[in-house]
Amino acid sequence: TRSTRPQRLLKAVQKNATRGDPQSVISAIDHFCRHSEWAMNIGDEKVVNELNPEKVLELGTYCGYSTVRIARLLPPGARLITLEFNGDYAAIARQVIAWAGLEDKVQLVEGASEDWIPRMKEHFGIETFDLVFLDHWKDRYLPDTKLMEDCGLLRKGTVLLADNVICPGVPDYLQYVRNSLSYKSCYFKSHLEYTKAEDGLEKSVFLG
Ligand SMILES: O=C(NC/C=C/[C@H]1O[C@@H](n2cnc3c(NCCO)ncnc32)[C@H](O)[C@@H]1O)c1cc(-c2ccc(F)cc2)cc(O)c1O
Ligand SMILES: [Mg+2]
Repeated sequence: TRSTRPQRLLKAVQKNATRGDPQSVISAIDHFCRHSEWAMNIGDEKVVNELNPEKVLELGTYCGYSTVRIARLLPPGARLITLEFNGDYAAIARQVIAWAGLEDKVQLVEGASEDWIPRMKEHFGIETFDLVFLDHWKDRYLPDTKLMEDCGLLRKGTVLLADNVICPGVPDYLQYVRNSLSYKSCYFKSHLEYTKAEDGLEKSVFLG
């Protein structure tokens, strides 16, 4: 049977990127998405870099592109937990993360965000996160944010970074973080990955 897009993306990484070099993995995926097949990776334009997080949570790994983008910048000792409930995607992402040489900084958990958010404390010993990157099903941003609040995983200053707030769009989440007194929210205008369509990131700081 025909290979899947994630499998072809992984092949492009193994063919064109240097083992242990995260930037070459990112460039290989960007090249694949620009010149071979578009894929829903956050892309090389939507970037927010002034954060220096120690504990990062990513919702929706897909092929691990944003995982590599974030993890390559983490200082020693910092760690990123990424949740992916599709076993095929998780298998591809593990290999992309390994190719980048970032296994020591990244913990990929195969499972659904709503099942694992309540277990962060007892299973990973995580009290609160410094940064949460939301990039999974768009109708799950809001329920998972409320779940993280209820589980006490957000502290004063925790940053929520949400992809695709324009395209495909997450209207209920945007309305919540922009009107809630518990968040200070701002929009980073950009483009949908590898296209000219408008998209952007919403950065929301939890005020406690
Ligand atoms: O749909 C988009 N992303 C979804 C990502 C899903 C990934 O996350 C995984 N996932 C989903 N829910 C959960 C979950 N928990 C919730 C369910 O239990 N727990 C764990 N993992 C989860 C999936 O298995 C996938 O790996 C998107 C689209 C466009 C787009 C724009 C314009 C177009 F024309 C076309 C497409 C651009 C983008 O940047 C996009 O991110
Ligand atoms: Mg996205």
